[in-house]
Amino acid sequence: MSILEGKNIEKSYKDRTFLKTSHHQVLKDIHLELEEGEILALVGESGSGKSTLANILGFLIDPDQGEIIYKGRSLKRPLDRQDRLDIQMVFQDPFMTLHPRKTVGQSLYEPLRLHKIVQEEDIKDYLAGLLNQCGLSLDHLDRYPRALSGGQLQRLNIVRALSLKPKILIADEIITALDTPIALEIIQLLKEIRDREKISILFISHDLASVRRIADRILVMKDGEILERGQTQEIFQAPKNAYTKKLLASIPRLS
Ligand SMILES: Nc1ncnc2c1ncn2[C@@H]1O[C@H](COP(=O)(O)OP(=O)(O)OP(=O)(O)O)[C@@H](O)[C@H]1O
Repeated sequence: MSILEGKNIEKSYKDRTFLKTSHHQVLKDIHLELEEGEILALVGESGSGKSTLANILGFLIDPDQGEIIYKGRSLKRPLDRQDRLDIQMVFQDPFMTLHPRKTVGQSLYEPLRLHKIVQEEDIKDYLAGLLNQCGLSLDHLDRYPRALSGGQLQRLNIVRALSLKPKILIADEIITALDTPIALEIIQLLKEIRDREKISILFISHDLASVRRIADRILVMKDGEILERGQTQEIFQAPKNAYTKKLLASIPRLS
């Protein structure tokens, strides 16, 4: 059963130059379904529209047209509190969610208090459990983001998102800035989270080798369109689209 569905999604941006303003269509009639408990990868070269689509599905920006259906309900921004919590995003840049001048603990405690996810007296234990599951400890909470490595920051971002008990995690290029061994650890962590929490994950990456390790299904995007979709094995063993074949032929980063 699909938990999140995008129907007929279209998006254009205005390109302004000194002389004229034109429209650049970034997403063209996108249809997709994220199944309950699956890891769905969105792949394609830079500029194909992946982040725009991710931001629309994460309700950060509005599409020009189309519908997003979450658990059978068509949703529009601004979302209700619970829907907002249910769909969490993790970004390539950890500073999108971790404030550079606050300790990591402050950034993690605030939403838990605000949304009363757990009782005040239980927050520390609750976070300790999540940190432990993500290979971190309570000590990390006293530090400022600049004192942490890229891999630690991404783990903390994942902890922050998970602490809100989401049903869907949208991970936009979260391993792009990481060295290969760390990227592999993060991929492994996401798989464990999916298996344990049964949440659905939309994994956006231009790196097919990492996608092969993590995804159940793949959508291949180019120039704002989904050119091919299928089970991961199918896509890798018998790609149908010429563009997919070209992508597969490029050097896999995590091989
Ligand atoms: N806020 C914006 N205003 C104008 N154009 C934008 C905006 N955001 C994205 N674009 C343009 O939309 C197109 C798709 O960008 P998008 O970031 O969605 O692609 P992507 O596949 O995620 O690429 P990347 O992997 O490089 O982030 C690009 O041509 C980009 O320049």
